[in-house]
Amino acid sequence: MTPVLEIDGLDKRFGGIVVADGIDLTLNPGRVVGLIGPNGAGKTSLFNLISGVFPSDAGTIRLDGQRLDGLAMHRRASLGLARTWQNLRLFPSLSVLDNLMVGPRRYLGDRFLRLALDPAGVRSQEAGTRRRAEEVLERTRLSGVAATPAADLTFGQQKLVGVARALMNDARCLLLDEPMAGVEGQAYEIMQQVVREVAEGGVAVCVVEHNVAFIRDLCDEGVFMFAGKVLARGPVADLIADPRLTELYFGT
Ligand SMILES: Nc1ncnc2c1ncn2[C@@H]1O[C@H](COP(=O)(O)OP(=O)(O)OP(=O)(O)O)[C@@H](O)[C@H]1O
Repeated sequence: MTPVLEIDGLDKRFGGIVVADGIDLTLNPGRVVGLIGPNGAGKTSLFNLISGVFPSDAGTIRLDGQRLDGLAMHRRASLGLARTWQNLRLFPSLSVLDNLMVGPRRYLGDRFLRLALDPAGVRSQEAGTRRRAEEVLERTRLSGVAATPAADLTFGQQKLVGVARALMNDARCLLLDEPMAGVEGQAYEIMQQVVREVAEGGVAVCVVEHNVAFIRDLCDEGVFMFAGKVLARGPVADLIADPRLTELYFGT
């Protein structure tokens, strides 16, 4: 299987703190990989390195064979990389639909210029974005709250909006940062179904999550990180059962 995402020898340090130490990792289409490890292991930092929040010191990141490292965040996104954030970054007073339509898109000035030069083109593009948003809301079971301000949703629904925003990008690789933290009840089930369906569509998915039950139920494989290193990769049940890893996780 040709990997969607290929990371080789990724290093990053902040002063004396090593957040990535020779990380090699591949993510394959249609597979959900759970990234686990104790607080401070470097899981979110790895997502930040992949998505371009900060640059790596060494190593390469490829998406469908194309180098991502060195590119700005929006370029990585346009090549097919999508992610969610631990703090949701929603616009609380905007409707759910508008939250999806306000993407990491063009600058306002650019829009005005294009509106002046090609008004029909801009309108047709916006109609396309709306259709896409409506389709994504259906996939994430949020159509019923499309007109509701994001602030009025339950926390679980807000988390789903975070995922829906990421899905607006026609991603080849989706990184989910703690999608289940604080999520209960129906939203929990829906989140699981949505992530599974995204993977079934051929996307390579990677999930950082402390909820081990969610990782076990959802993921095809687990990757255990500690101190910026990938220590193990394999079936989640095996990682959870490994006393060496359990000790590192719980520090017991
Ligand atoms: N921008 C930064 N500047 C300095 N140190 C940073 C920065 N980003 C992360 N770190 C440090 O890198 C280490 C790894 O943090 P990271 O958030 O990646 O861990 P994590 O495995 O995601 O933890 P958690 O499960 O608690 O979210 C921590 O010691 C953190 O303080």
